[in-house]
Amino acid sequence: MRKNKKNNALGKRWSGMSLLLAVWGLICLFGGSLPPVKYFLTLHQMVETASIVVSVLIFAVGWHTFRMHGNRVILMVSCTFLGVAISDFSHMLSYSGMPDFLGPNSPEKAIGFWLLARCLTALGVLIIACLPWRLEVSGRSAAIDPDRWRVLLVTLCAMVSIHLVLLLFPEILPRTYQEGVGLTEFKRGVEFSIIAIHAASIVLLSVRRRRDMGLEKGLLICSLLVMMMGEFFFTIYSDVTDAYNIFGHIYKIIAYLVLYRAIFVESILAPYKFLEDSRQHVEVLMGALPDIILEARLDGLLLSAHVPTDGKLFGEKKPKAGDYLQDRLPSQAMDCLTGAMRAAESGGQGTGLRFRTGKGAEELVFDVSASLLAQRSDRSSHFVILIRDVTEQARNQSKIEQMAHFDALTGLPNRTLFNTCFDVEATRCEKQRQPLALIFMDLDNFKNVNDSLGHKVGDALLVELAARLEKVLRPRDMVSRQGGDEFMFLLPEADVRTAEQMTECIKRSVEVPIQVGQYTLHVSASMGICMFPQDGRDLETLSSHADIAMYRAKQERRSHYAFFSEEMQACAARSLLLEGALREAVQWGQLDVYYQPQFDITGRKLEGAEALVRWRHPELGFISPAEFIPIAEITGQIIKIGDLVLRRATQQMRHWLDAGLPGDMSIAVNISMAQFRDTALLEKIDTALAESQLPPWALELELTESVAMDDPEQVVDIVRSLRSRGVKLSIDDFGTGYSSLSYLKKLRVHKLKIDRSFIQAISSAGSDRSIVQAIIGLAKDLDMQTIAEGIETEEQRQLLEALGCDSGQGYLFCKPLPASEFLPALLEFSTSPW
Ligand SMILES: Nc1nc2c(ncn2[C@@H]2O[C@H](COP(=O)(O)O[C@H]3[C@@H](O)[C@H](n4cnc5c(=O)[nH]c(N)nc54)O[C@@H]3COP(=O)(O)O)[C@@H](O)[C@H]2O)c(=O)[nH]1
Repeated sequence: MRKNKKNNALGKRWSGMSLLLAVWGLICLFGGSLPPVKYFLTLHQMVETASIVVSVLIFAVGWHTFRMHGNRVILMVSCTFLGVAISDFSHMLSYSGMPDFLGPNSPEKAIGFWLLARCLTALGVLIIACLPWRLEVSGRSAAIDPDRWRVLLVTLCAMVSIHLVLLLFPEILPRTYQEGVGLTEFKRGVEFSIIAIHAASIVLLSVRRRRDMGLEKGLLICSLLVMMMGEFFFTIYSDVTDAYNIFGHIYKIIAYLVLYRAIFVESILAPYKFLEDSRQHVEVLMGALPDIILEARLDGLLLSAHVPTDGKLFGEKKPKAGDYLQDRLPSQAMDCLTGAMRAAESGGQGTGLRFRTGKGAEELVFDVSASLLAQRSDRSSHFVILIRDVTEQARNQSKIEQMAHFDALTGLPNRTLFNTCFDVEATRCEKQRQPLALIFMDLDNFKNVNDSLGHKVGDALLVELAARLEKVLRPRDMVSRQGGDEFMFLLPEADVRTAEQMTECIKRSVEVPIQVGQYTLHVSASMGICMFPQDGRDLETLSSHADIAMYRAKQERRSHYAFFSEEMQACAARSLLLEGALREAVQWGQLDVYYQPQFDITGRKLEGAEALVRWRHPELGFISPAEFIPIAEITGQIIKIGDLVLRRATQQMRHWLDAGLPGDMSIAVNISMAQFRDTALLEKIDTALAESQLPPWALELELTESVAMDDPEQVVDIVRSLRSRGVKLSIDDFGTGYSSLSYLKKLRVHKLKIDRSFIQAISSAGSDRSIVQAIIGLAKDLDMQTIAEGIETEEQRQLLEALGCDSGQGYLFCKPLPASEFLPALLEFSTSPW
């Protein structure tokens, strides 16, 4: 489209030029034969007046727009054309036939001013061709204003001076015209020089790039060509009133009009074009802007509005100028906009304001900023208000905050938020002299759920549990998931009694069976409680104390919670010490294995021995397995310890068999829960038996009742594998756990080992004796052997014999001994009186 327009303009320009050239040619050929022009003076004055008007226009436009463009070249050219206008005016007034102008008029006088005007024109155009001419709108200041007055003054002074010279000393100029003869060589020479200058200007213009000039270069060249044609007529006329002269004037006025169009119409249009371009630019920009932009007054009157098509704030009906914002916006939005406008009014900028509309998922969030556009004393100051839809951003922000402060799985507050709330509540409770309790809760055997039913079931259990725990809380309480199956409760204003009551509520809520898909899960938890400030002033201390108390609760298993005490901390510290020392003991071989013989219940026949690990620390002295085995179980070191005992015991047994101890004797080795879960257990047993070349029936594995009953299906499988190898199995500490009789039958173990606690009280005819009797009866029914551990007195032995117990072990017979003392002790024992 633009290209078409340009082509059209070019076409017109070249046809105009061709026409002028053709006419010029014709005039050159036949102008001499044309008669003198009638009313020449009138015609001349009209053409000159038009030419003067164009020159004045050129001056006026350039001079007045100087403040805008600040281009001194334009200013110089403009003032040059003022000189041209003045000179042409003087030329017009000096023409023969006109009233005398400052002295008698004559062709010589008129030609003098004429040549001055033409020279100035040539100079002006040369300046344009040589110097930069950029037409750009810029915010020039009034500081350059004096420049234009200075240039104007210089121009006027120069013109006055030249006029004085031409008027007072006309002889200074060589003759230009002789009546009846025509033009002198001087005059022709000057005209040809002017033509040469124009030609030079054309060459200069042709080599300049349009971009550097910022003007219609083609039009300028056309104007110069027409000027040259016109000047040519002024070299050939013989009479000042002939056709050449008048055509020369006509070509001159055409050339001036083209020049005016080329330079100054462009310079007038340029700012408008620029403005139009800017307007279109702004329009495109606004169209692409996702923000709402309003121009409004403080009283809410809307002056203009840009609302993007998908803008949700105003709904379907877009606001328009003349609307009042309060009629179109919810009150909170209007308050926000007014606030931004007020801030802008006092400080020039109102930013950082935000409002929300709608509820829940429909909620929209907008940021508002306002700038003062025009300050008025009344309420009619204008403001530009930018309203940005930040709903998505706000949602993301709140998601990030949610993620930073809440547990992703359960939605409960996380550790970070809990810590912050603790600080607030602890400070408040301390100020108000109120107590505060912290409960640390850990689910019992949660790992089993994950391992056996999968993490999805485990996750669903945690989610359900979290929902229940929240329901138990009082308004100010908080529960947070600390990770895994650990939860922490913050109970502000809770004393010991309230904390205990809350613990009971939590316990009850946890123990209600949870249905996850086809599974009904029975969950229990262990809790440790500590009080602020007596058990610690900071969260770190309190958490670690609650953790210690929780472990105690887990170990004791009697109740599901424990309050923190100093004694627990001492225990925990010792556990920590032992944990490190035990690691070194395993590494440096500080562990030893003792053996305690097992006899038939009469004590006459040696049936076997139990391998028991012993640890004598170089500094801490003898440490009981009752103390370090639980630590080894928690830390996983029990696997290495168990492997060591198994290897040593089987090799020792081989040694004793080789030394002549009874061939049906067996060695009993304790197997802990972690060992039982060790997938390499069977392989390790095979290796131990193979390395010691011990027959499988000479090895008996002792499982505690809790291990045996922990995961019935898995235990049955392993027990079956062991039985198929010929390895014996016994259930240790029998009577302390909760054995299912049908399951016991299914297990088909070799022996039940009656727990020491029942043997200790067997002498007094109480419930313990009945329990022992019941265990012996049960074993007989299930075709199992019984062995009593911890027999310390002859009375206990006799009672057990009377009840039908098969075997026994205890200090009455022999204490656990190092391997080196075992055989000598047996020899001594066989000679003892009982
Ligand atoms: N997994 C493993 N557990 C082991 C291993 N070695 C020991 N243990 C377990 O540590 C607990 C404490 O054991 P220990 O201090 O060795 O006590 C044993 C005997 O010394 C003790 N005993 C034996 N006769 C008597 C007695 O007449 N009176 C009395 N007060 N104590 C006596 O009983 C413990 C034997 O217990 P048990 O294994 O239940 O038969 C203990 O639970 C051990 O199991 C190991 O290598 N691995």
